[in-house]
Amino acid sequence: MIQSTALLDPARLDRPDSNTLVVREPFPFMVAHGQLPETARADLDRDFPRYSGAGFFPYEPKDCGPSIRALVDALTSPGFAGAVGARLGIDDLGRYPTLVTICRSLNKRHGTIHTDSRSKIATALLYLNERWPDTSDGCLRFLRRIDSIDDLVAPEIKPLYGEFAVFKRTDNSFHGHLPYEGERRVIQVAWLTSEEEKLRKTRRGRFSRFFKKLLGGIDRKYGAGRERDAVHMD
Ligand SMILES: O=C(O)CCC(=O)C(=O)O
Ligand SMILES: [Fe+2]
Repeated sequence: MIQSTALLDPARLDRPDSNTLVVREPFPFMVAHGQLPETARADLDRDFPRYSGAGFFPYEPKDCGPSIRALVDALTSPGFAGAVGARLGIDDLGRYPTLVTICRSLNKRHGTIHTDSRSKIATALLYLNERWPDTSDGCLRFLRRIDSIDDLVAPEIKPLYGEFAVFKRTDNSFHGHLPYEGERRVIQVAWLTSEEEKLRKTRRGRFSRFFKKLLGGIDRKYGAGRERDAVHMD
């Protein structure tokens, strides 16, 4: 279906109802609401990939319908990167290669505190859930320290349709969420330091998709006992 409204538009970041929050300390990040048009809800819902396992998987166009493919194209466009980078103090973010990963569901292992790996310059998260239970579980938190999921830098982000968060990867870009199991739709874009890193990460992601398909049940059981303030590297 042809959209009359652009799926993504950097000008939306400046709209008053986006309540855009730009923070520079302790690390640069931005949070904005309502970044997806109401008119695209049904298409994006229908076209979202149906993975059999939990977690993030490398984006492959063949897994997605046309509106999700168009959204990924918009998210990875140099124009959008430039607009986001400018707000984070990153010069010409659009010059870096992008890696897109998509998540449809989680198990309780996910969301442990981490910074993201050094191969990333910045990471964006766009959420697409129609509804969210009245709980903090699964809500993204930017954190002041590696050892507490409760030391928040800004209000946590409910992963609802159109919620958007992006941050500059630094040695203290701590983030995570409380354990959650079930459907949780997210598109993640990482701007990477090099093409070699992209190749390496894509290969690893494909392997892990295969692995999760085989061992998803074990992964789920293992994750169920995760501690609240748990940490992971990378
Ligand atoms: O899904 C989220 O909200 C965050 C995911 C994340 O931090 C990651 O995959 O590195
Ligand atoms: Fe992360």
